[in-house]
Amino acid sequence: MPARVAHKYLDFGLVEELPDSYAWKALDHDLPSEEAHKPNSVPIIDLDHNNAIELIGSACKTWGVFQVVNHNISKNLLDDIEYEGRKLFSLPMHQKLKAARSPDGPSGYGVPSISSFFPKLMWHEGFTISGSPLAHARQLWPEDHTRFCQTIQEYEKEMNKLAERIMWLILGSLNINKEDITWAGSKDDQFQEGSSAVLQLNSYPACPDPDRAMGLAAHTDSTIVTILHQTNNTSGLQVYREDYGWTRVPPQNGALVVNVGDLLHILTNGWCPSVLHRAVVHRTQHRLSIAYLYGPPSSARISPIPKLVDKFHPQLYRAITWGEYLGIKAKHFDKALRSVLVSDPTSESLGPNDDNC
Ligand SMILES: O=C(O)CCC(=O)C(=O)O
Ligand SMILES: [Fe+2]
Repeated sequence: MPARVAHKYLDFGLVEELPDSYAWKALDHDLPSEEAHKPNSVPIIDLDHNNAIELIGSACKTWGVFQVVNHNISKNLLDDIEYEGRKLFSLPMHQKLKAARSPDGPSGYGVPSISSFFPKLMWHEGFTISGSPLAHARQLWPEDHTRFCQTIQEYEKEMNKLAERIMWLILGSLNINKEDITWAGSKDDQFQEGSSAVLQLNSYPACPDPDRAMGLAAHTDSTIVTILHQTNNTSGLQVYREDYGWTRVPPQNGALVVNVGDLLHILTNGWCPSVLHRAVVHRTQHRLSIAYLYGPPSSARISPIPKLVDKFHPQLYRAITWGEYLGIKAKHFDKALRSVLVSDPTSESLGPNDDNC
């Protein structure tokens, strides 16, 4: 049966052969071999460990990514969010499209927002939740959306606590505490609104030609940290390290992945690299991942923490809000961080009117 393309949406379940528009060239050259024995792999950190702060600090500086166990997110909640995600993506395409993300809108069903930077399409469908999920949930399930909304709300509440805890563990490893960041101290009236976040449900359907398809192309997250739940122990996430190349992040029962995002990189004046990562797909398994994208209050201006700036470590980045950074990322993508450098000799081509990226 021919694939049905509704607007730019592919009904993946109807496709028997990888369409040319989804075939990425020479992707397999980059894939790490299963047998490759790396001297090290992405650290798994027990949050109850006495040395959790040091272990996290070291993982952030060397990898920009780690997994956490003993994180206090219940298995029930992880199972519930997976159930709701699968329920959503298994709806018929015409139903999912009722909640389609509008071209510049922050929420809804659609293709990855980074798609416009790549010549080929990704084997991926996503659902983004920014603010209340109610309006879209009503469109998807006019009769019964209560459980979906309650699960999202509960998951966001628990993830918010965990993300904040992890952020302070990371900053604690650099001797940074609440007095050092105005927007993070709850005493400051100006930032009463608290941190902001987006929940991203990622679906990677089974793919007839996984070696030539790309689930989600290489990117860094525009967050402070991202907490990723790789559901059902299905692998797919790969991270890049200069000295190792691409490395798998094997799902570990009950563990959650933490990515350092670009804003933490800015905040730590470059100490913690934001991790480049991507997702690959499977021939028979439908993979679902859930990313909690954690950022600062929307009015907070993020800049390198003064304690991390001295004459040997000059301030690398200028102050910027999360919204401003997202705008820059949407325009410059992988050159976004470079374009907020305080002084960058190569940034001429990234002037405000440059639309090349
Ligand atoms: O599905 C994955 O493993 C990665 C998802 C991701 O990178 C994202 O949602 O930003
Ligand atoms: Fe990501």
